[in-house]
Formats: sequence, structure tokens, C-alpha cells
Amino acid sequence: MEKEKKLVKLEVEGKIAVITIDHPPVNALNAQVMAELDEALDQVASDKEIGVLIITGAGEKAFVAGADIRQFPELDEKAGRELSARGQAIFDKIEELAIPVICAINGYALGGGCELALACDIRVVAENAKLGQPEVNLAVIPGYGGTQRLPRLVGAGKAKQLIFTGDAIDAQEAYRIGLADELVPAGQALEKAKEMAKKILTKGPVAIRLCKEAINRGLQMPLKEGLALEAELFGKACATEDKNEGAKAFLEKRKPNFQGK
Ligand SMILES: C/C=C/C(=O)SCCNC(=O)CCNC(=O)[C@H](O)C(C)(C)COP(=O)(O)OP(=O)(O)OC[C@H]1O[C@@H](n2cnc3c(N)ncnc32)[C@H](O)[C@@H]1OP(=O)(O)O
Repeated sequence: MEKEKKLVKLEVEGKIAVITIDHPPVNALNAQVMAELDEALDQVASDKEIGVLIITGAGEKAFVAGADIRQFPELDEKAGRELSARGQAIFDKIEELAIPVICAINGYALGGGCELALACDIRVVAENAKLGQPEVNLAVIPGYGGTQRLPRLVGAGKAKQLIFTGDAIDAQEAYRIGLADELVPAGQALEKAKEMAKKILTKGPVAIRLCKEAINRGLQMPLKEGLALEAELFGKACATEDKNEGAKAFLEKRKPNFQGK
């Protein structure tokens, strides 16, 4: 029997892992894509050499244009609930990865595609891209975290406007409201994401992981608790040999050589 074509590619270039969703024509998230994405995330999580993950879509038309609508007719309430929970669990893995995850949005990021981007830490968006949560056009709701992560990122009002109208906004508007963190010319999202990844990899690796932990966990806490968490993690950073190397390198006016410990 012919081997099933892989729809999700994982490539590791040094300390940078790149996951590419390649499911023509619009990289829709069907069951195979989600299973392969899940597997790729587990591989990245278990490879301690990887310092940054980039997620992107193949081709210039779409990053990910959403869940595969062709699978919708078979969804009853139980199957719909299970599909949503499964997708949420996979996207949670992205948010809970210890390392930074940069999303290189090369085209349409709609529905589940926008939700995939929301689970990442940083969104680099090409100027031709369009983003949105158009689920209400199909009389469903965002089911892979959009109703939870979008309001936390852009505010409840703008999130409600996007979700209620189903509007796809252009990259400039996404940047204006904080849904896009970097705006780049068409075709340059992956290149910019790699450039950003390389810069992050020159910093203290333990400190980068502690910063992501402090921000992500802190967002779930009242300010006072978040500040206490920050102090605890600052202490952890001070316990590393890299902290001494960082100070020494600065005072000796040379680049630090961090060892990740
Ligand atoms: C829990 C998560 C839920 C969700 O994510 S719900 C789904 C949310 N996403 C959407 O609603 C987006 C639906 N797609 C579109 O709005 C449009 O498409 C685009 C804006 C992405 C592109 O429009 P254009 O350039 O006119 O192309 P085209 O002819 O509409 O699509 C090209 C081919 O791609 C298929 N396709 C597009 N989106 C999906 C999808 N999300 N699931 C499955 N197939 C999709 C079409 O049907 C068509 O296919 P053919 O050429 O065979 O007619």
C-alpha cells in the first residue's frame, strides 16, 4: 500500500526546529495534520538541543486556513466536543513548550489557523496575510482556543468584534491590534522568524526558558503572586553558571559563551 504522504514536516537546523504544515491547497487541519503536528511537537519537546521552534505553512497562499471543513458534516455534539478538546490539547503543548515558539504566518491564518498562531509566543506576519476567526460563517465557534486566547491578547472588545463578525483582517490591522508582533514583506515571514530565533539563541538559554515560564504562568495569576513567581525564577537564573559567565563577559567586554547551565 502506498505510504501516506506526510502533511507535517519537522526540520532541525542547528538549535532551530521548523515545523511546516504542508496540506495543499490551504494547509487545512484535518485529523492526519493534527496527529502529525502532535508527534512533531513531542519530538521537539524531547530534544533538549533545540532552543527555538518555528511553525509555518507551506506555500504562499495560506499559513493554515482552519480546520478541514470537509470533516464537519460527520461531527455531532460528542464528536465536536472531542475534536475541540483534542485540538486544544495539541495547541496547549505549543504554549507549554519550555522554549520560545515563533509563528511565521505566510498567508491566510483563519479559524484553527489563527488559533494555532495564538498558541505560539510570537507572531511574524507577512503583509499579504489575512487573519481571523470566521467560524460563525459555518455556525460554529472557535474550538481550538480562540475564544480564550484572542481576548487575552487583543482585549475582549476587539476579540468579540472579530469572532462575532467573522471578519478576516489584513496584516497591518493585525499588527495595529497586537495580533501580529512583527510585520514583514510577503514571502519573508520564515526568514524573519529564523533571524529572530538566531538572536534569541545568543541569550542565556536557561534565562529564556525562565522568562517564558514567568510570563505564561504570571498571566494566570494576580499581580502580587506573579511578582513572587518572578522573584523565585530570578533566583533560579542567579543559580546558573551562565549568570556568572554573562556578568564576566560584560565586564571583560567580550561575547558570552553560555553553556545552558
Ligand atoms: C476548531 C476549528 C474550526 C475551524 O477552523 S472552522 C474553519 C475556519 N476557516 C474558514 O472558514 C476558512 C474557509 N476558507 C476560506 O474562507 C477561503 O477558502 C480562503 C479565504 C481561505 C481562500 O479563498 P479562495 O482563495 O477564494 O479559495 P477557495 O476556492 O475558497 O479555496 C481553495 C480550495 O481550498 C478549499 N478550502 C479552503 N478552506 C478550507 C478549509 N478550511 N477546509 C477544507 N477545505 C478548504 C476550498 O474548498 C477550495 O477547494 P476546491 O478547490 O476543491 O473547491
